[in-house]
Amino acid sequence: MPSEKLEVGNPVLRAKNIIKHFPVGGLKRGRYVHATDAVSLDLYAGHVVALVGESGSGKSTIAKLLSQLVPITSGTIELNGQLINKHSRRKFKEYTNEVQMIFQDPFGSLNSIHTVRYILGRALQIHKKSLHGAKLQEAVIELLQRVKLTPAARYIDKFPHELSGGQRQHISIARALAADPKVLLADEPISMLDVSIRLGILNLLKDFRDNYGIAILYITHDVASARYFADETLVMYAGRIIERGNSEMVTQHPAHPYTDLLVNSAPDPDHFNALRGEAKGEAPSLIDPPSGCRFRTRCPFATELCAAQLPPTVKAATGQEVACWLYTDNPGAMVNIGNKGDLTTIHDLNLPEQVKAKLIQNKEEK
Ligand SMILES: Nc1ncnc2c1ncn2[C@@H]1O[C@H](COP(=O)(O)OP(=O)(O)OP(=O)(O)O)[C@@H](O)[C@H]1O
Repeated sequence: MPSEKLEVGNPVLRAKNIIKHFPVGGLKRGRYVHATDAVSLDLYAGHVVALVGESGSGKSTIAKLLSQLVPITSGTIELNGQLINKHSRRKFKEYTNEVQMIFQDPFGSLNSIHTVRYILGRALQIHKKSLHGAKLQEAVIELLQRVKLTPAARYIDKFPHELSGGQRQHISIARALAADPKVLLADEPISMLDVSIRLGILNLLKDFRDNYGIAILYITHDVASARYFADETLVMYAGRIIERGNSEMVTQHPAHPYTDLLVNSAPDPDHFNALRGEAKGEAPSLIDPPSGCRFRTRCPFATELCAAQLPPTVKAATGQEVACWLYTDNPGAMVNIGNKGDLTTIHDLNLPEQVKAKLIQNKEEK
């Protein structure tokens, strides 16, 4: 669900119901990892969408599908309104000109035997074949200036191992910009960097959003950075989007019980059980995912309905779209919770405030 700001204009990149099932142990076995199921998202010029969730929830798979590094099982991807699922090598190249990826590991993603001059010069030539000689050198210097590695002369003849992690990530970003893309897919671009330089990378990306109108997908474990950087935040759990909306609302007034746990366990989303004792167990197997809501095996408020049926996506009072039975008026979603005790106990529950308010209202009406 795009926030109000995002509804302006058409999306540059649109994914509709994309599914990726990876075969396990060979196609003949007929078993699959359900890495992403029915994920839809829109990326708009000059906006950042964050995709947050625990490890293994399917975030990187989304980036790989959108960059066409892996083929989708089903669903559609549109770039500038054009379907791009089946295409030729030439079309693929056109696509990569417009949709570039930035990877997590600036150490592994740059070839260590080449200098910055070669790495950026090569990237420029791939996308703009006519650039040679002095013009190419000028373009390399301009790229270094765009990513704030100045004076350019200090960096241009360095090898990757002579640069810090942060400087290497600046070079990776410059290489992505060489194509003059409309979309950047940034998969955990700061998680391997020293905390002191993370903000610098996010501010650099913000600059591209604001001054060049680039649409950015920002994949992260870190809810706080999503709040800082992204206009819209999507929360992924076990291959599905379970909440989406304005970043401020999602991170400050989470609607889905899973988002609530994720936000309250920051900065270590993979260990939220320790902090929020009621959500037990591990993330479910994606080979044989739970029926209905995939979070219901850990959700302290799951009812039979959550196991029987996939929850519909509905709008919470704070504006987010949330896939949770608690937000519907289906009586089956409320029965167990309603029996959990009096109003004081409801206040103590580890539930989003708006769900508590609804429970209290239900109790008072009885
Ligand atoms: N090529 C593959 N073959 C089989 N399973 C895969 C493949 N790639 C990813 N998976 C599985 O798909 C699921 C989603 O993985 P993915 O890497 O997208 O999650 P993630 O949220 O990005 O995790 P992380 O934050 O750790 O990178 C995981 O269960 C993973 O093991």
